Amino acid sequence: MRDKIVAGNWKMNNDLAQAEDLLSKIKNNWSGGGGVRVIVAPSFTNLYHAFESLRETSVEVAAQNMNENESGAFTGEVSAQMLTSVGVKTVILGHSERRAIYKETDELLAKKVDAALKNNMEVIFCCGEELNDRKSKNHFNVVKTQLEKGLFHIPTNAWDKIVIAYEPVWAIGTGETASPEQAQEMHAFIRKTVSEKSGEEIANQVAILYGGSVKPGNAEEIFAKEDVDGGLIGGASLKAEDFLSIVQAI
Ligand SMILES: O=C[C@H](O)COP(=O)(O)O
Repeated sequence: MRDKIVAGNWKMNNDLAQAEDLLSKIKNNWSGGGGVRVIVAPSFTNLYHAFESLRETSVEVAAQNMNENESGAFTGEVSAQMLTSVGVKTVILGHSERRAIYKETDELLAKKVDAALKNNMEVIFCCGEELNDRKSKNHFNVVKTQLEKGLFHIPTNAWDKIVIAYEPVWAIGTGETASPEQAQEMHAFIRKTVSEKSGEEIANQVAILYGGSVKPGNAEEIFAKEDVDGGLIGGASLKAEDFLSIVQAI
């Protein structure tokens, strides 16, 4: 039985007061259960507060990024050890905004994955094609390469720390969602690719989340697909009501 996961990626939104408000609404309106893992990923400045605020709940806290080094002269960066020291056990790596805006390469992401695993952290590894890739029918190749270069070097026994998030770039923050069939098609492809690399048992266990304009109105039909194990939610995770409605949809 695979994990069902709904993770809210707040991106660069919410100052402390706004974060407090959102966290308390989530806390007061989600009692856990249903076999769903609920995760919030605030900005670095709100991580410690989020961990403390959610301590008595089943809601988990993730970081949106981290540096691949242990410590040192890397101005503005945050290490895995720093994250774990404030209670963070999960990190999102390879988000398309990190790849596109901050030029994070597959090779760099492989190092970040290693650093996270070394610190016993779980990784939500993002992959996904741009619109041109899909139009030129190159989307499967793009996703396969991202996985091969960024993730597939890990040892077999590390797979229980991996969640994959498929996020077609053309569907992020655009209001345009991949159809449930498009999501299922790619998720099945990802699972097959993992199976070829690391075996069927691992492929059947790894949770694959969909991200890209998931809203309360479309979550249920996307989550109903066989290989979709939940969602990585951006915009809709900033309103507790919408986020929890998406959680309910699973
Ligand atoms: O990490 C989340 C994704 O980028 C999806 O964002 P979105 O739900 O605002 O499209």
